[in-house]
Amino acid sequence: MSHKPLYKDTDLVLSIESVMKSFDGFRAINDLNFYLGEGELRTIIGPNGAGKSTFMDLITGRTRPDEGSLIYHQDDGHDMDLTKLREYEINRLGISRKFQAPSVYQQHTVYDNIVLSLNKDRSVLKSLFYRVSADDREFIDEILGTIRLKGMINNLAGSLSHGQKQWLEIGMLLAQQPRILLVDEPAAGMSDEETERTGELLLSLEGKHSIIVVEHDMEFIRQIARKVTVLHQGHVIKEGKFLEVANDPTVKEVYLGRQKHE
Ligand SMILES: Nc1ncnc2c1ncn2[C@@H]1O[C@H](COP(=O)(O)OP(=O)(O)OP(=O)(O)O)[C@@H](O)[C@H]1O
Repeated sequence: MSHKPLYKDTDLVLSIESVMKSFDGFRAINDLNFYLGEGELRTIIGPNGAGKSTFMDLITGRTRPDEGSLIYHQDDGHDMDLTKLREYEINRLGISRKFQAPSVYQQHTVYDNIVLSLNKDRSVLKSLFYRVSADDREFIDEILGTIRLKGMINNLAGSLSHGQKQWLEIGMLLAQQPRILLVDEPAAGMSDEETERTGELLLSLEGKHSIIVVEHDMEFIRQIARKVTVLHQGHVIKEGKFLEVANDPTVKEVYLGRQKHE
């Protein structure tokens, strides 16, 4: 981390400006500008190929931009240029991502899955012998309450339903105390009831973490929507409240209209 951090007084956690990214000459991200506020719950929508995954990849350092800046405003007031950092360094700064498919330790209990994810500086193997402190226990209990799996702490993760595995994985990310949480299509493959509970879970995190949710399910978006960002051809074409966005003619044309035809 060779560059000198700048001090900035801002309520933002992320400022993304003029970002470009091409793959073999194809412009996946085109002059992207995006700002995320502290504690904000933001939903991102857009048709297939709009650049949503690439956008998340750029934030986590999985993909590097060709041009533009991605600045993370740390809570101590210092700014970090994410384009200069590796994936694990970005993760250590407090930016965590949950991919679409659940990834839990199937052979371990719900409780142990959370313990194994605690933000301690040690390998997974070592943490199997980790002695859980009273503070840890309180924190784990709080997480289990948030993800509503308190009654299942001794169940093996492998035996959980798809929805429960997704919630457990969110709990595992919460155990790392992220400042920014990126969530890829959390409602995919869920029943209506599970989808609604997932929405409630994400809403309960608002204010405690800054959250970006990428989702296709419009009913789910409607449930959790605060500010909605619409991506199209790698560019933000609209931002606003759910109804503003859903009633916007351009959005209808590029997104909702297209979905209807499909
Ligand atoms: N590694 C890559 N190599 C080549 N092209 C890529 C690569 N990653 C993404 N693309 C292209 O960039 C465009 C944006 O893809 P991206 O996956 O970010 O869109 P998306 O909005 O997440 O789509 P979906 O909703 O279908 O998941 C697509 O046309 C895709 O084919």
